[in-house]
Amino acid sequence: MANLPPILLVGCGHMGHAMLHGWLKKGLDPSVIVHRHDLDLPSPHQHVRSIDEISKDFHPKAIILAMKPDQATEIIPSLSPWTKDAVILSVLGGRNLNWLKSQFGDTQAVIRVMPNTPSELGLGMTSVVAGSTVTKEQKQLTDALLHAIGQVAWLPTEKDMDVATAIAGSGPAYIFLLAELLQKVGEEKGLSKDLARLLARQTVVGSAALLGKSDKESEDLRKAVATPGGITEQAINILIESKAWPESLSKAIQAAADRSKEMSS
Ligand SMILES: NC(=O)C1=CN([C@@H]2O[C@H](COP(=O)(O)OP(=O)(O)OC[C@H]3O[C@@H](n4cnc5c(N)ncnc54)[C@H](OP(=O)(O)O)[C@@H]3O)[C@@H](O)[C@H]2O)C=CC1
Ligand SMILES: O=C(O)[C@@H]1CCC=N1
Repeated sequence: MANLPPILLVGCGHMGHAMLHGWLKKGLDPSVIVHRHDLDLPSPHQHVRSIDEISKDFHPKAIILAMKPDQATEIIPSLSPWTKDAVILSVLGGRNLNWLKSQFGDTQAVIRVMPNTPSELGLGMTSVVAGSTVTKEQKQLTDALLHAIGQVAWLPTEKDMDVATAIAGSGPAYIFLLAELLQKVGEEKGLSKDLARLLARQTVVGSAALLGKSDKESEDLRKAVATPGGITEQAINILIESKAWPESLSKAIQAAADRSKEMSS
């Protein structure tokens, strides 16, 4: 299989590192990673600590912005030597296409991408929306890069990005919180820490793997556990009450989506 195209990755924190890890596993043409800290990077890829150290002879096909949103304004102007033939993939939460245009200029090809951290295992979920100057080839290249780290959803409209971010970009945090809370309750109910941790984690891991492999709807998988009149049903009846999970999850997603929108304006 052909390698993925050469990239310039700027910022290699939680999200940048997760994507890089996924890409390295698939095979990447010689790329440059800008990271201010130590980085264990296999040859022939190059790790530089500052943008000043990137060779002007390097021609990335894609430049990935993976710093914090408020760190981006300072960095973007210094990327101009490499932007001409590249598509910008912005991972920045809550920075919309208009904002990206205002930073890079009207003609620059820019794509807003919202991945999540399971990308590290090739199990990511990335929502994507492209600016008007992006070519068909650049869309294909982006699609190939993102499919290498998981599933890809091209959004019908940029307006969907706030909710997509709140569900999938932020989503792993909710699942990890569930594991955290299952462990905490187990401990509160008298299990040892180690036992509660094992039961909670492996249940989340196994359930996610089963969901990933199954053709069934998540509702059907849930019903297959909750025997009518049995044990699980008692818990589900409490959680599924409109005032419980349905309402609090809806409020939580709305709060995250509102913040994404607010950061864009
Ligand atoms: N974390 C997640 O699950 C997701 C995050 N995102 C988005 O990804 C982006 C990054 O988030 P996250 O990875 O969590 O944040 P991190 O703080 O973990 O990563 C940001 C990285 O950018 C680096 N950086 C900042 N300025 C420079 C610079 N001038 N040169 C080189 N590196 C620089 C930081 O270095 P230093 O530590 O030295 O400041 C840090 O390593 C955000 O915009 C966020 O909205 C999107 C989807 C999911
Ligand atoms: O919380 C954040 O702002 C980023 C965007 C989605 C996940 N992390």
